[in-house]
Amino acid sequence: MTPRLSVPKEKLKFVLLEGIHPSAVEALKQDGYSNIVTSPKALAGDELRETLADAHFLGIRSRTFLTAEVFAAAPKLTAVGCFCIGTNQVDLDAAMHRGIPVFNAPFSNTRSVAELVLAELILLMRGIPEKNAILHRNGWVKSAANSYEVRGKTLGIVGYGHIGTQIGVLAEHLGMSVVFHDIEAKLPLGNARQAPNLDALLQQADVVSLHVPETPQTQDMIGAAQIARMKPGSHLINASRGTVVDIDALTAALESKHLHGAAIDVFPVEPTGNDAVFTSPLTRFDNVILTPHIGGSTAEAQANIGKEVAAKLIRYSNNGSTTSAVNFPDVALPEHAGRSRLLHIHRNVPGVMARVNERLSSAGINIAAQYLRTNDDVGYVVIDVEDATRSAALDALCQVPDTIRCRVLY
Ligand SMILES: NC(=O)c1ccc[n+]([C@@H]2O[C@H](COP(=O)([O-])OP(=O)(O)OC[C@H]3O[C@@H](n4cnc5c(N)ncnc54)[C@H](O)[C@@H]3O)[C@@H](O)[C@H]2O)c1
Ligand SMILES: O=C(O)[C@H](O)COP(=O)(O)O
Repeated sequence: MTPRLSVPKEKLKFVLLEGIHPSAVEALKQDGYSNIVTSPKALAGDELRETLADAHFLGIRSRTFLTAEVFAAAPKLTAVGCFCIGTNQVDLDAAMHRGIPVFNAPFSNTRSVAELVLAELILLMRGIPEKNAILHRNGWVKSAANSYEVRGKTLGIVGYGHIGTQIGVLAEHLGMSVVFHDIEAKLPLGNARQAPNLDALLQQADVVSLHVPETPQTQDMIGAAQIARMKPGSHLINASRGTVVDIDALTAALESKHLHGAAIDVFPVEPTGNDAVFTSPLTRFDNVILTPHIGGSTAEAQANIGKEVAAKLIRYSNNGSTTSAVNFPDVALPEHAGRSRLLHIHRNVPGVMARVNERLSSAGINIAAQYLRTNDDVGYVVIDVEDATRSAALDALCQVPDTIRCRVLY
């Protein structure tokens, strides 16, 4: 049976996991949403399925994995907000086929990551992580060996997007020379140069910093062969995704001293909460800065992300707009004051729109406005009708073959 999801605002249940900033709850409450459940942790397995059994909206960060099975157990789920940049933790295709748009915050924490990386590259080039560790063990090694200024050195940026470009600009202000590698042709900012390929970048950089998304192509992108091409004594920074670096290859390169140091913020497997245990072969190296995936975890970034993604969920819930959804036809809608708005998500097969209009017409319903966007698989049509015909219109729409979801906005 076609899910018919029409629920008054105060009954819509929002679940916000992974310690999403209170600014999200504030925004939701201000808009009249009161059924909000929060948790500081990521959830998985039965716990996640039980929590989602009656949830309409879900907010997550990078550690809650939403698979096709999870969506199958969440019949009322209407939209997902990733309160972060990465959406690799969500099966976007499965969400789309269930009529669930997924939103994220594509910019809000990028400056925070850029600042952390800048700090790390200076600390690594000066050998500070080892020196710090020695003093914490009551030792004292005052030496200029393996300690360098960053001025005049080369920074290699892999993935020249929102974060990579900011780091490039900041590093040039420190007097560094910037080279980048990206699968797209990119406008170089400042004096940065696009390397002809990844190998060319690895061979010339004193510090390599990774800023690519998690995709099948970036899986183990930096393995033994790539590390071998890096300059002896160079450094690696990864604040992108844990799957991008082969940790065993990095461990071997640190053991052989081919690399002088590394700063790693993300790991192939990360603990689900602050009470869990972290293990990694990298913990034994003094010359490795390890941070618990906090590249984007600043007060400023989290507060902004909370507001930004909550606003996207509120807009979709109140008005039906899917603007900036990462997996869905993009429909930007005007207000619908004085009318009722129906949302109809369907499989994008021939004849659906004809049947939608036929059914409404034979039920005697006048269409005041209609907006349609499709992608290869899914169509999203929004129809405004007079308030008096709302219920009949919903009945007619929900019976159209190939409907995935239909609902009326309150
Ligand atoms: N550590 C953290 O807390 C933290 C915070 C924010 C983002 N991130 C991670 O950083 C990643 C990058 O963020 P962003 O905002 O710069 O994203 P972005 O989309 O703006 O930039 C990513 C760049 O990588 C390029 N790219 C994609 N595949 C590539 C490949 N195979 N080889 C080379 N280049 C490739 C893209 O063309 C793009 O220019 C995010 O996807 C996220 O996973 C981590
Ligand atoms: O994708 C992101 O924005 C970062 O990896 C941050 O993830 P987090 O919200 O889990 O810290």
